[in-house]
Amino acid sequence: SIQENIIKASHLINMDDIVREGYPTLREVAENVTLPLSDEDIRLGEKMMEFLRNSQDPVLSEKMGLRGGVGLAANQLGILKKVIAVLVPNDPEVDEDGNEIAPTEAYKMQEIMYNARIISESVQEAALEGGEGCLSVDRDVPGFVVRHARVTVEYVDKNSEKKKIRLKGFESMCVQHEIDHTNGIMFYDHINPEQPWAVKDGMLVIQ
Ligand SMILES: Cc1nc(NNC(=O)[C@H](CC2CCCC2)CN(O)CO)c(F)c(N2CCN3CCOC[C@@H]3C2)n1
Ligand code: NI
Repeated sequence: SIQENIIKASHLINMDDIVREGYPTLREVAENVTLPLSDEDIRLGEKMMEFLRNSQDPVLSEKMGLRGGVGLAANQLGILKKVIAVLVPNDPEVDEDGNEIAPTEAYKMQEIMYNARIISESVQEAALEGGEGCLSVDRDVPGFVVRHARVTVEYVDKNSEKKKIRLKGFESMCVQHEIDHTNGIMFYDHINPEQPWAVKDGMLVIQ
């Protein structure tokens, strides 16, 4: 099966494993994974997180021909399981002479989320300033991807522990993009077709 191949110790997820627009699983709703998590599902999450790390490494991403990613959903691997990985780096700090210094914490968010679902959401909306892209979409689709500014997400972590977190800002956008994938929703479904860059009343624009 696809998952058996992907979780092989020697396999590194690369762009050939990521399905593109038109592939059925991008428009299907994934199943919750069974609890307690199976070894296979834990390994799947770890492989997805490894892909994100590699995609953010200047040397490895170039070597492996990876597009940069801060999130990934199992639907994008052709696997209809509610498994997502999110890896949001901290911005490097800059010293008084303007030299970059590595942040104390490398990542602002690093989480493999099983069966993630939004249990509450702000009325206020938000969008990333430059719009969004998707590793499964080989074209630019310009426009504000209008999402909830803040969400409360319930999920199970890799230790099979139930978690509930509140998210805002960039992480909120990222997790919503991934949860959308597990429900067959693509980022451009949230772009206003008539006025893609319209700023709706009260909408936050996130840098
Ligand atoms: C914003 C951004 N989107 C990138 N790509 N798109 C993705 O991640 C898609 C998911 C994101 C699209 C918008 C919200 C979630 C993947 N999606 O399809 C999964 O469903 C980036 F790669 C990226 N960064 C900033 C941080 N940088 C650190 C160093 O390495 C390069 C990396 C580039 N920021
Ligand atoms: Ni995507």
